[in-house]
Amino acid sequence: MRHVFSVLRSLTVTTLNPKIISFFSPSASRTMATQGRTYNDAIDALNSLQTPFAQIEARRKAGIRPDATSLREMRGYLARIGYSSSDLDQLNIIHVAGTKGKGSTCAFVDSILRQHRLREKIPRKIGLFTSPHLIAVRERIRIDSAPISENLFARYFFEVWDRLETNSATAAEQVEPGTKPIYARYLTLLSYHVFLSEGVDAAVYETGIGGEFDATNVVDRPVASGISTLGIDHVFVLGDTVDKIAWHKAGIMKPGSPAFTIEQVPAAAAVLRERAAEKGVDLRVLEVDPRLENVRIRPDAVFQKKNATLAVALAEAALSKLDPAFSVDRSKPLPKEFVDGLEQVVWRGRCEVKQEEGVTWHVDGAHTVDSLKMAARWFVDEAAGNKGPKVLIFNQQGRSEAVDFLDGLCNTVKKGDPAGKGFEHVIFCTNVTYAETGYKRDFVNHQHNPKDIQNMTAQRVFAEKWTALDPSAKVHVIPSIEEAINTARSLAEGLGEGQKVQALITGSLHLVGGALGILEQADAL
Ligand SMILES: Nc1ncnc2c1ncn2[C@@H]1O[C@H](COP(=O)(O)OP(=O)(O)OP(=O)(O)O)[C@@H](O)[C@H]1O
Ligand SMILES: [Mg+2]
Ligand SMILES: [Mg+2]
Repeated sequence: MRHVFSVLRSLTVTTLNPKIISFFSPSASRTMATQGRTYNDAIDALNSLQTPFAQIEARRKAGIRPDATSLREMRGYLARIGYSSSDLDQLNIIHVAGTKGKGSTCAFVDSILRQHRLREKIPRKIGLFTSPHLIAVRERIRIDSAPISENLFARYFFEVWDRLETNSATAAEQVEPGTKPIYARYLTLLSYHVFLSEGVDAAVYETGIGGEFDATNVVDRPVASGISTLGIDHVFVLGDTVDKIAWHKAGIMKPGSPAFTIEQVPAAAAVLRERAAEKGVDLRVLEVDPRLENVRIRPDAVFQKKNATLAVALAEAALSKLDPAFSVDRSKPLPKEFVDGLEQVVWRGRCEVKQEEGVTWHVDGAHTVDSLKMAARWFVDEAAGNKGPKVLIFNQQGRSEAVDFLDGLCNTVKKGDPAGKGFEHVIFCTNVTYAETGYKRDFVNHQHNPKDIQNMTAQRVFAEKWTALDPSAKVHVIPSIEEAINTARSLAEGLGEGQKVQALITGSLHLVGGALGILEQADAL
């Protein structure tokens, strides 16, 4: 491939700072700090539960996919820390699966419930469990919309840790004594412990991957289930067609609980219908809610109105159960707390615009083919009328199919420009946060091949692809998020009066979280 790069006139490659190489060494970063009990110790201990890259590869090669074992294991761990599935009923869980829009839908539901609570004191406490995190791990577990504090996180984290180590196994358990669940499952387990200990009485849960075998699927009696937009993602785990993927997501529907979805592609819709019929679940397929017409949903895009539609239905189902004074009347406008909840929601890193001298940053964590097209369209609309050069900062790590994300991104931006001009500069960086110090602790990731990051392998493939898609673009390959941002900033030098760089940062939430931390010079939390 080297010869290809030697002919790429406009390609710039910056080399990786040798100082950060130690961050990629498993032995350096996988130190367990269970003696200490601080938040940082908790994050180190949590990071030790990540499945290492080599193991993921081995499983992939052997074709091992998640199955019902993962749920038996979760129930075992739940028992080990002192709870049964029926204890989770106290949480009145609103469960959301989907390929895209899960987090946004959950944030809408949380925000509506929060407004209702402010007025009516019901629910008493609201839990929100989402993934992945943007800035810090503790963001995944929120109470009354705020990430739990570092102290609370550390305290509950080690309570779970100790219970797993010391509590004796019961005969019914499917887990080996002394073992611990992997990263995402541990966080799910922790969320149950936090919410039950803190007296949460309504909890919104986003699934991690899929639904049927997801760690969050130990709930038997959710208040309601919602399935957001289905598409293609996590192909290895869930299957390579939308009907196979829909089968997994449909696994969160439970007999006795209402289920909702929005309009889906036909193959997905058919599977959802079949699975609902099998389970005897009343699945309602929602058109965009006409009551949203005068509600300022941001961004003002169909996909977001679908998320909001789903959220309204889920919040209505939850409040109908929790608040005896609440009733739904679809012939009337939405109640004020619903409108306020939808309009005031904060869901960072999604369609966010930040201004600084010389650069307008457009930040969106899209990371599938479809959602990247949405993000590109949103960027085009936002940047319309601004004369400055368009710049893309993109990262994806560890997914070979990510190279196919680029076509839609490139073409959507070109098509959206009256002169057919695409991005002038395209910067591909790794997911390493800082040039000098490497990863922020909350972003340490053992699941990628360290060599690929060191050699910027994926970034070089992206660069090659982009040069083929748009030979006029200047393509840069850069080792860290920080340096990518500085490169975009440097492009503002010497711009004409009134011009600003129009930058789009997208491709992964990891990139977006790191970028927001850098742009705000502190934890954006
Ligand atoms: N309904 C949707 N259809 C398509 N794209 C969407 C939809 N909702 C959100 N997006 C896009 O996907 C990005 C991620 O949104 P969100 O966090 O809600 O999704 P998610 O399902 O939680 O994703 P993840 O797989 O990262 O957990 C958004 O920034 C937006 O660009
Ligand atoms: Mg996902
Ligand atoms: Mg999410």
